[in-house]
Amino acid sequence: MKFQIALDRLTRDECFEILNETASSIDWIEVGTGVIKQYGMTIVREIKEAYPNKVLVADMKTCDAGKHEAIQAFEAGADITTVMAFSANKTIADTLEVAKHYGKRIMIDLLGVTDPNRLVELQKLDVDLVSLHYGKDMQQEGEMGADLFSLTQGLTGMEVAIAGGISRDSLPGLLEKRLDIFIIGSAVTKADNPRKAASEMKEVVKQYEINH
Ligand SMILES: O=C(CO)[C@H](O)[C@H](O)COP(=O)(O)O
Repeated sequence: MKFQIALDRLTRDECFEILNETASSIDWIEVGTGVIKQYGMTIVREIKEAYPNKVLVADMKTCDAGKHEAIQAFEAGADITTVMAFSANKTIADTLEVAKHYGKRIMIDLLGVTDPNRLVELQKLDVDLVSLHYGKDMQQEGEMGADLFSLTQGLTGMEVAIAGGISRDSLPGLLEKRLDIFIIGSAVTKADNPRKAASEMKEVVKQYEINH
């Protein structure tokens, strides 16, 4: 199980401060969409240069012009770039082709997807990494529901990530869902002590893996 930190709604300096404090606890680094919109591909490049051994996810949330945006992300040093599941199949196929060329990966963001048939279609396109996503704005209306998990239940051959307001309290329940990647943002980045918050959450994952 991987712990992916999501850097959202942060300045460039704050991104580096958080990474400096949490690097030993995290597996994957996500440069959030808003951070990329603020600083462009430069910040993706800078973070990869500073943390070459971490898997770097550029949360591009691509939904069109897939080839162009995937090249942008990989040329900047991303190991994985995100593409929205509602994109045209051609967009998804193009990004997968670019990823193959670079020896990198595409994470398909399932935000807004409610039909399990879309997962079957994605599988036919050779998608092997998806993220269940309960959006930031949706979080204001309550926590993620069990229906989110039914989307990927029983699917094989795909790694599944989960994102959306995961907290120290909700993490243990999510571990039971046998997911592969836990994307955690504000519970760490907005914590009084991000180092402590990240290391506590990493420990919860570690203990779960030891005991199961
Ligand atoms: O993709 C995102 C927002 O669109 C975030 O990366 C994701 O929601 C994780 O952040 P948080 O734990 O704060 O919800």
